[in-house]
Amino acid sequence: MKIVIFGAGALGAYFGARWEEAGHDVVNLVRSGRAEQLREHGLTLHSEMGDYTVNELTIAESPEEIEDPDLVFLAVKGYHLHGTLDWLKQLVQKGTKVYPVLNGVEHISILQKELGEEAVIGGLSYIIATLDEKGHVVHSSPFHDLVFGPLHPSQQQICEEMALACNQANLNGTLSPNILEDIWKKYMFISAFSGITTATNLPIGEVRSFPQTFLVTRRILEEMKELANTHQVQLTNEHVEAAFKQLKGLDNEMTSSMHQDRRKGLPLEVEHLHGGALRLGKEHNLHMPYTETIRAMIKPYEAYQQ
Ligand SMILES: NC(=O)C1=CN([C@@H]2O[C@H](COP(=O)(O)OP(=O)(O)OC[C@H]3O[C@@H](n4cnc5c(N)ncnc54)[C@H](OP(=O)(O)O)[C@@H]3O)[C@@H](O)[C@H]2O)C=CC1
Ligand SMILES: CC(C)(CO)C(=O)C(=O)O
Repeated sequence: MKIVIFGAGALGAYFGARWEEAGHDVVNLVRSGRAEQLREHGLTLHSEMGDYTVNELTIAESPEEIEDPDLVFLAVKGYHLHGTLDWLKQLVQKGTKVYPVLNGVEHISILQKELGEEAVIGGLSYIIATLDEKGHVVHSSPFHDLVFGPLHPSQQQICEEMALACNQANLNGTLSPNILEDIWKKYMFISAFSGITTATNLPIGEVRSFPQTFLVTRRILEEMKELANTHQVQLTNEHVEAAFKQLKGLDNEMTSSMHQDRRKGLPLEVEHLHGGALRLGKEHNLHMPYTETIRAMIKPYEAYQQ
C-alpha cells in the first residue's frame, strides 16, 4: 500500500515507520522544519515493542510530489486541522481516502464537509508516544493500537486492505464493525482522562488519591454519554461504568498526552476536545457543567494562538 503520513509527529511517524518496516511504501508529508529534522537525524523508534530505524525514509514537502496515494494517515493535532485542508483536497483528488486518528470527533464532520463523505474513514489510536530532541519517537506503552472502519459503504474494501497492511506490521490493527461507537467511547474516556490530569497537572494515581477530585471524571463520562446519545450513538451506563473502571485500573504514574503537553509548555488540544464537546452539546441544548469547568481550568495553559 502507498501510505502518506500527514502529521509525522509522535503518533504519525511511529505508525509510518512500522508500515515501512513491513515493506509498505510510506511517504512523510511534512513542513520544512520537520523535513530538515528528518533529513538530519533520520527516523528511529525507541519502543517497548522493539526499536527500529527507518531504511527508506521518503519525505515530501507538498502533495504534488506524491503519485497514486492509497491512504492518507492523518495525525495532526486538533488545532492544526484547518491548516491541512488544502493539501488534503489535493490528495483526495488523486483518489486517496483519509484515515484520521485525532482524539475527539469534531474533525470528522469538518473533514466530511470539506472532502466529501466517501473520502473520510473512521479511526482512532491507542498509544503513548512522544518525540525526543532529535525528532525520534519514544514509544512508552505496551500497546500500539489502530482501530478503523467504514463511515461510508464504499470504504469496506480499503478498510480490508488496511487490516491486511496492519497484520503485516508490528502493531495491532482492528477493523471495527461499529467505528462511530468506538470513536465516541474513546472521546468519552479521553475527555475525562485528559481533562482531569491536565486541569490538576497530576498523573491519574495522584488524582485518585483525592476521591472528590477523581469523582469529576465520572461526571464527565456521564455528560459525554449524554452527548453521544444526542448524536444517535447509543453509549450506555454500562459504557460509563466500564470507562470509570478503566480509569480506576490505570497505573498510578499514567497520564494523558494533553497533560504531557502541558508539562512541556506545548499547545493543548482542549478546544478540539472539551470545546468541541461543548459546541456539539449546545446544538442540542445539553448542559455540560463539568466539561465546561474543566475546559475553563485548562484554558490558561492552552498556549495556542490562531
Ligand atoms: N501522542 C500520543 O501518544 C497520542 C496522540 N493522539 C492524538 O493524535 C494526534 C497527533 O498527536 P501527536 O502525534 O502526539 O502530535 P505531534 O505534535 O507529535 O505531531 C503532529 C505533527 O503534525 C504536523 N503538522 C501539523 N500541521 C501540519 C501541516 N499543515 N502539514 C504537515 N504537517 C503538519 C506537525 O508538524 P510541525 O513540526 O511542522 O508542526 C507535527 O509533526 C492528536 O490528535 C492526539 O490527540 C492519540 C493517542 C495518543
Ligand atoms: C489515553 C491515551 C494515552 C491512549 O492512546 C491517549 O489517547 C492520550 O493520552 O491522548
